[in-house]
Amino acid sequence: MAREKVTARRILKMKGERPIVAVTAYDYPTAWIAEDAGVDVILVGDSLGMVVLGYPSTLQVTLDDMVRHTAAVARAARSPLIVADMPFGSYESSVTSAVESAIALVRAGGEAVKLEGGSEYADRVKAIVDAGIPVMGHLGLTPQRALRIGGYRPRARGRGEARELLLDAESLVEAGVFSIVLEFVSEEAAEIVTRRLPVPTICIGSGRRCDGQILVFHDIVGLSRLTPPFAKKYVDARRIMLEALSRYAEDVRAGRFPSEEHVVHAKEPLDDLD
Ligand SMILES: Nc1nc(=O)c2c([nH]1)NC[C@@H]1CN(c3ccc(C(=O)N[C@@H](CCC(=O)O)C(=O)O)cc3)CN21
Ligand SMILES: CC(C)C(=O)C(=O)O
Ligand SMILES: [Mg+2]
Repeated sequence: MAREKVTARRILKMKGERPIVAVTAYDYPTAWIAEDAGVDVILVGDSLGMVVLGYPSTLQVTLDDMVRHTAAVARAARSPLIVADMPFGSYESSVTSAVESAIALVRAGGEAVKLEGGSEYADRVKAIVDAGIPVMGHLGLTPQRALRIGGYRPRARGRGEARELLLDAESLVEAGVFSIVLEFVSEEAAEIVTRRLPVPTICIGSGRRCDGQILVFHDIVGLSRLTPPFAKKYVDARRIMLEALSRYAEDVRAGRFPSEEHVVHAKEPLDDLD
């Protein structure tokens, strides 16, 4: 289906217009499916480290990993906005490192970048935006900070963290983000941030009062090993794939595969070579 190209400006304008649909994708086939499903945004998330590379957290993911996966997604997806996560270590040390990393992701095919953190990284956000690259913010549960904030627990359930969330969100807007991901924060805090901000909130595990939703592709289809409590599994693709692979193995062992339809025959007699 031919759809109109989604830009960062278009996402910004969707606030209050219609809900934004976002999903992660890490490779060519999953981006192709996301495109055909008509999603607005594909995030090449650093969750790929855990979901498709088997790492224990997102901290092991490198900029090279993100460049490679962003390029694969960009080759498949035409209409959705392609956002690339800035991995751990690619923006913390300096504003310059942040701009250089964002440029590498755009060269790979990203059309916007996302980075985790609030007012402490507002200078990075502003510099990347000044370089001409749209930036998506990411607040609440920030997995790259899991070591410091104590694991993958929900955030902003109390007044203190809710106020901090709002201040961080406002500082990101000031720095120029076109949208903000709110991960695993209370529905009440997410609603307040959503009402107070001029840019859309895209939520994961943060309730119903946001301008959009995002989930990890493999959680939706039942292909991830560690699934957060807030994800919804729409199909058990692991079961379907396991069944298919088991049948394949049985067929090979029983001599049922390949059969005549999967075979190519010689075009002249070869018996004399025998
Ligand atoms: N497959 C997948 N989906 C995701 O949404 C996702 C990832 N991986 N990896 C990166 C982060 C990590 N996320 C997660 C992962 C686990 C919980 C979770 O199980 N929370 C439990 C217990 C947490 C704990 O004790 O550490 C909870 O009830 O809060 C939450 C968010 C969300 N992100
Ligand atoms: C969960 C989303 C927002 C993310 O950052 C990722 O997939 O890496
Ligand atoms: Mg991420």
